[in-house]
Amino acid sequence: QTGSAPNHPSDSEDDEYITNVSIGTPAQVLPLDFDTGSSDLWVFSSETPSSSARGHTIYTPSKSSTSKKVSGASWSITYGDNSSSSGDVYTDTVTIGGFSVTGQAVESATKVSTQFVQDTSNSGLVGLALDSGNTVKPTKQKTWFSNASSHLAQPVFTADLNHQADGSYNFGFIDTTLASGPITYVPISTGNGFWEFTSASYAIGGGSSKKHSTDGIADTGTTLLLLDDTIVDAYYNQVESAQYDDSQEGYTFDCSEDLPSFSFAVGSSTITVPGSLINFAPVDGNTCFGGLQSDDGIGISIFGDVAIKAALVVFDLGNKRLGWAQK
Ligand SMILES: CCCC[C@H](NC(=O)[C@H](Cc1ccccc1)NC(=O)N1CCOCC1)C(=O)N[C@@H](CC1CCCCC1)C(O)(O)C(F)(F)C(=O)NC
Repeated sequence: QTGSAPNHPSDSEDDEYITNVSIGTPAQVLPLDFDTGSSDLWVFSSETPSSSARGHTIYTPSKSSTSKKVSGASWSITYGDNSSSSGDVYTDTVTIGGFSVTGQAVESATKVSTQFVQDTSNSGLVGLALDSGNTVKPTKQKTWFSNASSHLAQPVFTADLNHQADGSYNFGFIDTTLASGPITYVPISTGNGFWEFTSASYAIGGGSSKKHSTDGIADTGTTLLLLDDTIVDAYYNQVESAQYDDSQEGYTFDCSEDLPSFSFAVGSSTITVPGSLINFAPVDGNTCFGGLQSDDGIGISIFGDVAIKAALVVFDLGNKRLGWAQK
């Protein structure tokens, strides 16, 4: 068995990627942000204050004949960008790309932070990191993929994200036609509950590869590529008009400048992010904001959407490994 669901950018900047998910009986369809950086499936619901839920599609468990309340369960999560949400827990049937999981924990939001209220492009998240990161108490719940994996043809899923175009999340199979190059696999370390791997070197434009060990996560829920300052400074040193903009909290440059590509090692291969993907978004006039920024203060590097857009990424739970193929 397999599943295949399209995704699309939420806005003109590719800030996040949205996929429709069916929950309950009859199906209630919600636009959700698939996030390989967290492990909770949570939704705006009939329990979310209506002032907060305005503009969002909601899940109403009482309208679903297959919903069950998980008595005494609650959840609460704070994300890297300081957004947060919390609430109580139901189980229900959740279908993604034609593949149904029964008894899936659907975390209903009774509280959401301002960022979520304002971001009407999603009605919640599908966490696709490891089960250990789930926040439900007193009994941790499994992710949709974890529940699905034993029934899928293969315990894998792939992320295909594209700049200003549709992509896909495929479950249980790898469509190698989505890639232009071979898939290189690297082992993940599971201790932090992320799809965490180590990249041994990087290169800027056509330059020589520099040895630099990066411990990072493959994270569809983070917009940018966030790496160590030394790498980021070296990159923007090659961009004539670049400067660090305190107000924007990142490097900006003249939008008309041709940006060098950025390559990172995956095992014995490399993935190259074209400069066009690093010219992330205009901030004002003809000043643009970079898609490569510092991971300062996070404690880990994040290969977010800017990096994932350059590749087909294979999340292989069965073999505890990540695969990257150039697109
Ligand atoms: C500090 C480094 C991480 C920042 C990262 N957030 C982001 O990358 C948000 C995502 C977003 C897009 C549109 C509207 C609202 C939010 N984007 C963002 O901060 N920017 C600012 C820079 O310009 C680009 C957009 C994050 O918290 N990612 C979460 C998941 C997001 C949480 C907020 C809603 C969208 C999903 C994550 O799960 O991937 C995580 F791994 F970072 C995490 O916190 N795990 C626990």
